Amino acid sequence: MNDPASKLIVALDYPSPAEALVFVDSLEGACRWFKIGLELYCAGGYGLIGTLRERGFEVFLDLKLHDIPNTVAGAVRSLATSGASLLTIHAAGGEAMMRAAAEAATQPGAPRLLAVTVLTSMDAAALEAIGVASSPAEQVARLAHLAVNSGIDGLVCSSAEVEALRATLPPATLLVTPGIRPAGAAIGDQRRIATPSSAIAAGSSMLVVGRPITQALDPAAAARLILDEIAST
Ligand SMILES: O=c1ccn([C@@H]2O[C@H](COP(=O)(O)O)[C@@H](O)[C@H]2O)c(=O)[nH]1
Repeated sequence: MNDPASKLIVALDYPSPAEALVFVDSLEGACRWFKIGLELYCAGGYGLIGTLRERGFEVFLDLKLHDIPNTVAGAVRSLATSGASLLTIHAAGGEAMMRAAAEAATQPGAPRLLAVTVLTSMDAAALEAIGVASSPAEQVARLAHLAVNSGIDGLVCSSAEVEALRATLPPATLLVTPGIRPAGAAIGDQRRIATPSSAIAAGSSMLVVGRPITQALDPAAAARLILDEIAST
């Protein structure tokens, strides 16, 4: 994966498929991977998966499934023919849920599964408020090993945890990092952030970038700057 475009996933956090497609066209083919998250999926985004695939793009379906094992396995089976290449579940759903999801994802064409560890919008105080006394790094490591041992292909975590995970997880584990902010970009609701170059240097497999591109005055130029930063790291 030496092509920088294979390492950048642009988050399509838009209220309708039509608006998302206008934005995709504005990137002038600079990016290859797009993420459909909850906002767009709930606004009719399922059909957009096929549209993006027909245009030659790869789709990361970020639904963060989190329910009892039987329900999550059913959802994974329902999404197996969606055309998405990656799909998220929540590692906090536990081992039985992740094993059931991994088993459901063995059917042909199913997306690879990523387990979300600790949301990049959460810091130590936010974890403590939900009863988790561990630091984000400790909690990410705990959930990451549980996920990989449950047969999950990869993880969503912040760049800050990547180096430690790379030292202990199988090398093929996909480490996908949101919370990416180019130098000077607005942080917004993210808490565990990194620049594109530091995330790549730490060992991230793929970076997820939303607002620094979607809210830019010139989204294509913003995407190209990030791709250049990835390429030169
Ligand atoms: O821990 C996580 C998991 C998922 N996300 C998603 O990534 C993008 C980030 O968007 P920005 O605008 O670059 O902040 C967004 O779609 C989140 O749902 C995450 O940020 N952190």
